[in-house]
Amino acid sequence: KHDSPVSCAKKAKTVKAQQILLAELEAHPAAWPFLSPVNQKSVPGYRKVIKKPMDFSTIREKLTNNQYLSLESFIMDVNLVFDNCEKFNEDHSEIGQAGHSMRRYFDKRWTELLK
Ligand SMILES: Cn1cc(C(=O)NCCN)ccc1=O
Repeated sequence: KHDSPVSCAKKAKTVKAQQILLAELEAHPAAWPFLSPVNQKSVPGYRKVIKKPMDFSTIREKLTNNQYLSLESFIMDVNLVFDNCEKFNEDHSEIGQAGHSMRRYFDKRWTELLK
């Protein structure tokens, strides 16, 4: 079934916004803990504690494969990265601080772009 031109253009806008947002997250200086999946063999406890691992490279793959049917599902995966980080890391640890910094940045940018 074909979208109307309006909804088609609207969808292109959100896809573009998701691509911009993800590129900015990947380029952020504090992104290093989140760029690839946590190595569950070398991080004790991670597999048991974190039920739904997520990272920026996995989000990139899903975006490339058109797996995000809505803006909300994209935002949910980004927030999952930060929620996993808060669960597993102390707030004032290096990785915990990186997670807080990245979440603040994401919240600011997606509201600027899409609200
Ligand atoms: C997000 N996160 C990352 C790591 C990690 O070690 N990343 C590799 C950095 N080179 C460990 C725990 C965790 O929650």
